[in-house]
Amino acid sequence: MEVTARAPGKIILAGEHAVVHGYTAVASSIDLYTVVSLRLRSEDEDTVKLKLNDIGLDFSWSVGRIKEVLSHLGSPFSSTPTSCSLETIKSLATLVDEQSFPETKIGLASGVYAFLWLYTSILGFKPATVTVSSELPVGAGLGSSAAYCVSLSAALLALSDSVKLDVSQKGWSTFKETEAELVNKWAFEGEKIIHGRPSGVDNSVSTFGNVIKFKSGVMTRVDSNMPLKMLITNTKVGRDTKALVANVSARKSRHPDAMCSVLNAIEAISDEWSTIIQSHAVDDLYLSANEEKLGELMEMNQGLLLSIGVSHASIENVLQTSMKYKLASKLTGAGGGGCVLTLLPTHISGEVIDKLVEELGSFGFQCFSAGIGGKGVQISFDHSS
Ligand SMILES: Nc1ncnc2c1ncn2[C@@H]1O[C@H](COP(=O)(O)OP(=O)(O)OP(=O)(O)O)[C@@H](O)[C@H]1O
Ligand SMILES: C[C@@](O)(CCO)CC(=O)[O-]
Ligand SMILES: [Mg+2]
Repeated sequence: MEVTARAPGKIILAGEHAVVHGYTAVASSIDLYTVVSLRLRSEDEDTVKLKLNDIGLDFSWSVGRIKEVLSHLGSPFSSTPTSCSLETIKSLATLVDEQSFPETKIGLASGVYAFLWLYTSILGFKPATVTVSSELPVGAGLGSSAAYCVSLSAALLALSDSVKLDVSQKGWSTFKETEAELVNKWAFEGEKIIHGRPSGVDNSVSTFGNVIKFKSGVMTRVDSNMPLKMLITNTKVGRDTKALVANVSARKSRHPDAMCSVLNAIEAISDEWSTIIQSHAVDDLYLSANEEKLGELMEMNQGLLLSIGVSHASIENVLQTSMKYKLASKLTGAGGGGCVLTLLPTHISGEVIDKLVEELGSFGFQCFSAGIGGKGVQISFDHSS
């Protein structure tokens, strides 16, 4: 039996970083997915194989070796989501080091630790082959780590005893609410290994889809009534969410009062975002006025993100370029490079978008659009294998 799970990436419309410190963020899923396929092998095959297609790395461990390395910690197998201790991470690092992890890709190792933790905790020591591939750029602000953890958790839980699914269903199906919550909680444990201190917004929007508001670990669904179109520009400048989040925390401990004011201002922006997108446009004039307001909110949010130290020259370049076309932009996700959102008002001409894309392309940036909103994590069973 083989199961495939897919989980969407996301854009943060307002409130990244502030959300780590208990302030509100608004995020939406996008229609770009990370796909995990999981096939259990027969017991005599005795290996766990992990193929990470996007980063070009393959791993293969014997089940015996995994047991040996983890045995002094007791069985990690757990039917309830549990955090990975520092001591366990050290043992997982031994398993990864034994596979001669390339030095140039060492920043990606935490994703493999997260896999090993979720795998051994949810499925125990069953031999299997797991393949991961994604439509999302890895490490660029579109929630690749969350989509990775959500799709992994979903595939593993689908073949575990913790959830009972109707395996006879054909095509993609969604989880029931309580099962989706379990997927989300396990994915959060994976995100902790990759991010250090995730707020939980990314794994929640990837699990549940659509537009959400998130504050202090609590998700509220937002009923968006506005047609939203964003141009996404990948500056291709590499960054690491864990380091950026840690830098903001350090700045907050150096300037607690100033940072508190900035984070409060970001929260006000998130709240206004959610009010505006929930309102019903009575006519075109009303829609344009709301689009203008959202553009201004994006500019203010970006200014505040600059003030907390997470912008980058490449991001500022995208902002200035889009401003020439009177379009508002902000970074999305952790910043420091990665992706920038530009709001495309309903009545913008295709010619203007083409010119902007061409100009951004001349700097080596890559532009694309993605559908905003849509379903969260889904699974599909293949009965032929
Ligand atoms: N498709 C994938 N294959 C393997 N590892 C992945 C994949 N997607 C994400 N990862 C893991 O997630 C890490 C990137 O996570 P990071 O949080 O830094 O970026 P992001 O999630 O894309 O951006 P943001 O958190 O700002 O939305 C990688 O270093 C890797 O460990
Ligand atoms: C930077 C951050 O706020 C969003 C990353 O997409 C981190 C988090 O919320 O976990
Ligand atoms: Mg991430």
